[in-house]
Amino acid sequence: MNGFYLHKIAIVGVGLIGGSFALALKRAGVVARVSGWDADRNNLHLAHELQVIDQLPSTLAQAVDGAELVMLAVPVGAMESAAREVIPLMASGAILTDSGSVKQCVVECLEPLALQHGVRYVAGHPISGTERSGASAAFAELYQGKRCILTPTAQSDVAALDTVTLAWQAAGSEVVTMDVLKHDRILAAISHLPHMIAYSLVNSVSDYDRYDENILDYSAGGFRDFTRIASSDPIMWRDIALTNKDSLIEMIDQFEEFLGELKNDIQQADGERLYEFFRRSKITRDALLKPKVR
Ligand SMILES: NC(=O)C1=CN([C@@H]2O[C@H](COP(=O)(O)OP(=O)(O)OC[C@H]3O[C@@H](n4cnc5c(N)ncnc54)[C@H](O)[C@@H]3O)[C@@H](O)[C@H]2O)C=CC1
Ligand SMILES: O=C(O)C(=O)Cc1ccc(O)cc1
Repeated sequence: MNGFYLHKIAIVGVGLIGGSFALALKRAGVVARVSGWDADRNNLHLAHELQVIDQLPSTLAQAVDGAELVMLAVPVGAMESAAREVIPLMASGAILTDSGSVKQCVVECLEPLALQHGVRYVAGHPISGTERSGASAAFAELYQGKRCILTPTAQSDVAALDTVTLAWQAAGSEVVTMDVLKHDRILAAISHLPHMIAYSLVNSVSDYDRYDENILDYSAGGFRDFTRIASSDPIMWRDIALTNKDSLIEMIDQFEEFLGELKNDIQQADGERLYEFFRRSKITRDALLKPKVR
């Protein structure tokens, strides 16, 4: 692919996202060697057994040594501590990227650290994932046909941005660039709010205690479809909620307004308004599912 080739990359946090990035680049034939590191030693071993990483290093320094590109794919709340350990071990001029679901807090913390050490940092966020975690959840096709958002700043190195772009394109994604604040607001609406609602829905239904039996046994396909993402990793979502607080609170307020409107229309038995509410939503959702002609 355009002569794009990396001799060594290192993945710190070899879970679903970091592991899938490694597998995708290997499958595309654009990387010679993948090393990795994980705070969970069992997961690191598993990543090696599953050939997600080629090398099983005994130290973080060994994992990072000689890597042209290091990907931090740890929960957002662990980005800073991971970066503090990783960056001083990287060669000057090497590229650091990350996959965090929230960008402002990660960029504010990682960019100055990277600049101090002559490391070229480009923040990223693949808009693809599943509710599963760990190395065993990783698969090479995860990023195929999906988008990846990069959030460069005025300080970002243009050549490093180019390299990270090429890596995500090799993984199968369309790369778009965006300002960090815009990113966090959009993701609060389209991803973080739905996760909060799915988690809340499961808790509110499972706490329903009018009958002495587990009503989840009566759930049909709709409940499963709606709540799949509530099986996502609680640490990951705790960190996202804490670090995208303002945008998320704004979206929760807006959601409460809509739910309040719905509740009111039900209370008032206002069939016309209810019909219009559902009709408008159905049109929007159906349009979303229609394949886009580009
Ligand atoms: N799961 C998803 O669908 C998506 C997740 N993301 C973001 O990507 C990042 C990774 O998410 P996943 O791969 O889903 O999580 P994961 O739980 O599958 O993998 C994260 C790995 O990081 C390790 N880890 C935690 N702290 C560490 C540290 N300080 N040093 C080294 N390793 C450490 C964990 O042991 C775990 O194996 C998160 O920031 C998440 O917000 C982004 C897009 C989609
Ligand atoms: O499983 C799903 O449908 C997701 O929504 C996955 C996901 C989770 C977090 C992200 O930052 C991006 C994608």
